[in-house]
Amino acid sequence: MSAQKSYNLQDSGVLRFPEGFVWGAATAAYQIEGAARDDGRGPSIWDTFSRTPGKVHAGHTGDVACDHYHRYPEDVRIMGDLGLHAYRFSISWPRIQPDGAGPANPRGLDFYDRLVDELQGGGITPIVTLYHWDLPQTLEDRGGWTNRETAERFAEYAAIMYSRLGDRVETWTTLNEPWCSAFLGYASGIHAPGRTEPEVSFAAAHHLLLGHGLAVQALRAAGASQIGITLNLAPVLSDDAEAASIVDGLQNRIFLDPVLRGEYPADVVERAGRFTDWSFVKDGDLEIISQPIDLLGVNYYNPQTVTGRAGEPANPVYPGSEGVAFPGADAPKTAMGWPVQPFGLTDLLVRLSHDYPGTPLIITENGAAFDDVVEDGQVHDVGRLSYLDGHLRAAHAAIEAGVDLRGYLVWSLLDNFEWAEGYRKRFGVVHVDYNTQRRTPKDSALWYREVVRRNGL
Ligand SMILES: OC[C@H]1NNC[C@@H](O)[C@@H]1O
Repeated sequence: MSAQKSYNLQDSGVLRFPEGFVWGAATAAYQIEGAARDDGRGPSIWDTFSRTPGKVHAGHTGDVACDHYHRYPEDVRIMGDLGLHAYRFSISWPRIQPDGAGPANPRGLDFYDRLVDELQGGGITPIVTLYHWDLPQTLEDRGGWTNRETAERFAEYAAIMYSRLGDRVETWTTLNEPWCSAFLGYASGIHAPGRTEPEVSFAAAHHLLLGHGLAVQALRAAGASQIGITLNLAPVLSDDAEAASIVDGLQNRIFLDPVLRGEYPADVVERAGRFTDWSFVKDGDLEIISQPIDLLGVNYYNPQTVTGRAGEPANPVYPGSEGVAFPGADAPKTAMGWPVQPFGLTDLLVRLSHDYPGTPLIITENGAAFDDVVEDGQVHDVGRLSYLDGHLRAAHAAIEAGVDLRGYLVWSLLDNFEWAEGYRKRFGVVHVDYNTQRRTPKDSALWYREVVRRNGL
């Protein structure tokens, strides 16, 4: 990955996005739905993990969250008030198949039926994520993503969902951020299922990708036309090309290459060799994984800044990254401690269009956590508004550079359960008072409404 570039970001005047550019917002089931035991929903690994002492801030769980399961009509109305074109949401697999297999739970299906109909009634295009981390616990009890059979169960679940919603949902993404599922869930253990076994995390990554490929086959066979995957990608900034390449491989190329080129990068295979012999890769797997897709979802928050340092132990979230240090970036930070570096988005999008040409891109997540305060019924979230403005300018610079970028979905519509951080980190453009479930559009939402209306800044 190149060192820091400076793009000629226009710093004033109105920037128009292409005609038909899709403006929306994104959420995920476990983070907003609540109703964890309602209508036959089974336990997921996040129900288990959030109840494990010390894993989630203050023991927060997704039991209630934003109560979106019951309040979705109000939330769809808010989307309409903001003029959103599209809404990206995930389906809770354990709501559909409480044990991760077998016949679908009709009341679980009914909820997503109602939600899709509500969206359609509001003129809002649904964009479905089939898996956003809430694996049915029963499947984890059998090894979870380290078990190849989970990939097959995932494809069966995908087919169930298409058969119910395929007449109204055109855009399907299989996985959200398989890097997090594999390396936060099975290597570092900071996410569910909380396993600290780097030696099995590469198998988990492979089976997630196999599940993606099998699901693409199932969706395509059923008639789906717009299928993709969402990856959390980060440009790597470094004064050391070797260190940059190591992290770029472990974060980006380990997923981009199998999905878009049908092969694992040789340097990643070699570096992971200290953990695994890769025997979990069976003949034909990579052909399945690299099934053609119609769009690539890109989740971008910030670059990774690294440097080479002899003797540095591997970062737990990057097994195989021995000799690489993560000094942090000299830049303003969000409430997550993540650097605000919009140029990284331009850099990433331009790189993707050069290195992986031919697949349209959509920003499926971009946003920031800041500590918000409600004052007289308003939230003056200047930091978030500035973050979004900078990143939209960066996205526009990428389009100007020739990138085929189809849309932007802000993370997130609502404040919600931010995984190990619980509810203390707020990413929403709409504030949620968790005591009253009152929604309050923040200044950033009102600004975003104007961006959508003008199709530009
Ligand atoms: O950390 C912010 C977001 N990142 N991508 C996945 C989402 O579930 C997170 O809330």
